[in-house]
Amino acid sequence: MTSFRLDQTTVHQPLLQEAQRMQRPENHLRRLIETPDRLKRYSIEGCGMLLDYSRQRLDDAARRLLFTLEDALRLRQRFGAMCAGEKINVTENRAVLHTAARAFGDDPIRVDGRDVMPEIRRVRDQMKQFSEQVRSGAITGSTGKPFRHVVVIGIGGSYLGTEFVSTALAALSDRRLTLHYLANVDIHNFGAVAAAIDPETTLWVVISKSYTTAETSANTHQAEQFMRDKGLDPARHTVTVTSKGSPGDDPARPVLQTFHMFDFIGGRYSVTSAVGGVPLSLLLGYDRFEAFLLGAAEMDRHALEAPVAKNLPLIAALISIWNTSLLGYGQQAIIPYASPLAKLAPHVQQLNMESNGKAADIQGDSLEPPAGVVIFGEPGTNAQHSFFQLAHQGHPFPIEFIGVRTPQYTQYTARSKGVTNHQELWANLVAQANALAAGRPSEDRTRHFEGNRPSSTLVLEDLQPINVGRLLSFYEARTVYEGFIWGINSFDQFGVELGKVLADDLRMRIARRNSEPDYDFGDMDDIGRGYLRLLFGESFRGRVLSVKF
Ligand SMILES: O=P(O)(O)OC[C@H]1O[C@](O)(CO)[C@@H](O)[C@@H]1O
Repeated sequence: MTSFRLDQTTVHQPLLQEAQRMQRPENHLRRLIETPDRLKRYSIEGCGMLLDYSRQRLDDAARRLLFTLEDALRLRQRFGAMCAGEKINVTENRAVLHTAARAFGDDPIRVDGRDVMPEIRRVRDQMKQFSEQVRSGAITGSTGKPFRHVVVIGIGGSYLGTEFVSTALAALSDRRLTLHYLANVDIHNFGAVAAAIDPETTLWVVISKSYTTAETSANTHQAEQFMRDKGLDPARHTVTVTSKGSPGDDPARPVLQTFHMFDFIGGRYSVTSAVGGVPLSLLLGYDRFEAFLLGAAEMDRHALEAPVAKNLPLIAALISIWNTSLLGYGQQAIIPYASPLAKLAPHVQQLNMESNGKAADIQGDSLEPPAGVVIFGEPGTNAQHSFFQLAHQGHPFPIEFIGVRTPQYTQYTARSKGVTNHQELWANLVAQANALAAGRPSEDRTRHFEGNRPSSTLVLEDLQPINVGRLLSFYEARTVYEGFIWGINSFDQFGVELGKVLADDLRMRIARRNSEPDYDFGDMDDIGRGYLRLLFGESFRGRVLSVKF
């Protein structure tokens, strides 16, 4: 019987038994990594990347059973349906077509019978033309000066993916334009940006699918006031990236240009759409953005076509489910031994946790335990000097290491202790995964290393756009496959609504106090009242505080 969720397949109970079997001492990773050809048999190359999962708590029997989930849950078939435009986001009645944003073939991709590719190609052409005109100085600000700064105003998926990619590819920028991010509504964020830019040569890119997000609206108003105070015309310094017909696509609110994003691409999957395309083509030139798209497209094809035993994102998803739902780890870390990938974990936090942090399956039935896993991460070797004490001796969590074989900045090469900095980095990358797996027993409990702590290592050749595109699509596909296995809808996000509704009520009360100084929040709940009184300089008990906040 085919099913749509892990715990309803006939494989689930046998997998739980395999997980129990892997707890036995003879199956400690220290033993597993000593089996013949372990690295060769538990690693796979594809799409210009190497996935080494030799330090995962799997032996041949457990792996064989885990891989049967692909067929039992029709995983690649469902991935193909997604790429073909099937409306798999059932709660919002939408297709999920982030893969179409980087499709370059002539094949139509239809939603409700209409081919979406012409519109996608039109936006790509618009980005190419606009970025060339800005970078060449053909388009200038309202005082005739060419743009030198770009400020992205956006939050969540409207900037996190772009920040990951712009940080990864920063070395390729010709420094013609400097990219800044204004995401948080915190005025400190705006103040830092205002101090870093020259208003006359600054282009503001307002990115919001809905154009109703409170933080982005507040920051946009702040920026427009800032420009007017400088005698600049906001219409000559602003572009918008938004859904067709949203408030940001209103001819009555003139801007330099508007770039459309589509309802079938969710924010956390949108970096290959105009959300990433506008800032990245301005920063790097359109050709490099296109190379990034081609890398993502190649990994999309691999994720769909490669058989499970050779499918990097599908194997990574199966391992993630094995670690989370069968071995019971509640967290995962992404540790890239490459500083340019410093913003990968923050992007994957939204991508994966906003997609899969769900307690209901795709049919609306309860999922117990809920799906999803806590994801965090920092670059190595920094993480070794931050939280690796816990990684080695505290509560265990699986790690996904990332290595880059050929670094940027090779012009700076010195040797210390006989090795270059990059070789030193690699020595630590390899050592950490080995230490976590093998451990080192000791009679002295303070110096005892239990080991048996699983990790995978993903190796990229370099940080050229094509490989960053492949990496982006790898994590998107891994997230999608995990959601398919849990049987959830990875493409809605109702969990973010309640906080926004409560904030709406508080915002209304603060606005009332701003216009009615005598309003004392007396009609509020005790805790809310205490905080709003504190905000206005009163103690919890209504006395005016000596220290003003
Ligand atoms: O692009 P918008 O509509 O401003 O939304 C920004 C972000 O807010 C969310 O809707 C909720 O966090 C994200 O999914 C989205 O990326």
